[in-house]
Amino acid sequence: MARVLLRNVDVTFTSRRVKRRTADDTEASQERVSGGLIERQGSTLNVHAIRNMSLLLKPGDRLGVVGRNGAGKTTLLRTIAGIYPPKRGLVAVDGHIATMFNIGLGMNMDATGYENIRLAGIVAGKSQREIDGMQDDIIRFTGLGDYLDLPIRTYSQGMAMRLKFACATAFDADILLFDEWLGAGDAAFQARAKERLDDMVKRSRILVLATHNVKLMQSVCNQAILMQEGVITHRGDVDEVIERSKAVNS
Ligand SMILES: Nc1ncnc2c1ncn2[C@@H]1O[C@H](COP(=O)(O)OP(=O)(O)OP(=O)(O)O)[C@@H](O)[C@H]1O
Repeated sequence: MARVLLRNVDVTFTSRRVKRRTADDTEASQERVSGGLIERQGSTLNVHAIRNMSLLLKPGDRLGVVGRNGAGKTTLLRTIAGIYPPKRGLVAVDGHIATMFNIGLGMNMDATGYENIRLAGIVAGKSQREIDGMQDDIIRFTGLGDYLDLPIRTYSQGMAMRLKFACATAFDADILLFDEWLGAGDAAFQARAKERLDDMVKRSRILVLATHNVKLMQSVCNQAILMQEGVITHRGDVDEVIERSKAVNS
């Protein structure tokens, strides 16, 4: 059974050897409107990106993650994916995860498009046979043709996005983690991508989608959380959470 469980999770980023600032500077930085909670300890800066977070997701949950810049949305998704280890607390995930994060992540920029398709299949735990079975579908969906013979560092952002999206949605997964995935790509691709995503969401068990695109969230998610400085301040239905976030931001 698919499940995502976070219990009292803290994720902190530490930067050392930062320059001391004047008292005036410190006051100014407290007026910032975005970013996680920041704490200065001598020459060390700690950003508390996720703080004491508890969250349980069960099959059927399609969670939208709402919050202003730096609220901790990306950090949350990457923590669920196992990319960031928690400083404290428990992260337990049952089920196979598919991610759609920023373009470079999980792709080898020096390898060709074809090689990256195979790599994506291996990372998804698929057998050679399963990868062979999916390859034509992925190739067709990307529309990249002969470009698939070139290293992906030569692709435009939109081209890399097509490949990444096609791979991320090719293999069924129990848990989908999507972070601002529809930003790149032309209008025609976005329409096809939306169709493919809907299809995949129907087959998966849990979805977590972080996006500033309200329409997308309303059409895909059945609930949402509002994050502020690394904390979930509200969980409810999508429209309600979006309204709350507007009130907080105004
Ligand atoms: N690798 C990192 N090193 C140091 N600090 C980081 C790192 N990643 C994120 N942070 C900090 O953690 C906080 C949360 O960042 P995160 O990217 O999770 O926010 P977000 O809600 O996804 O923002 P946005 O809407 O702008 O994408 C921010 O204050 C950010 O500066």
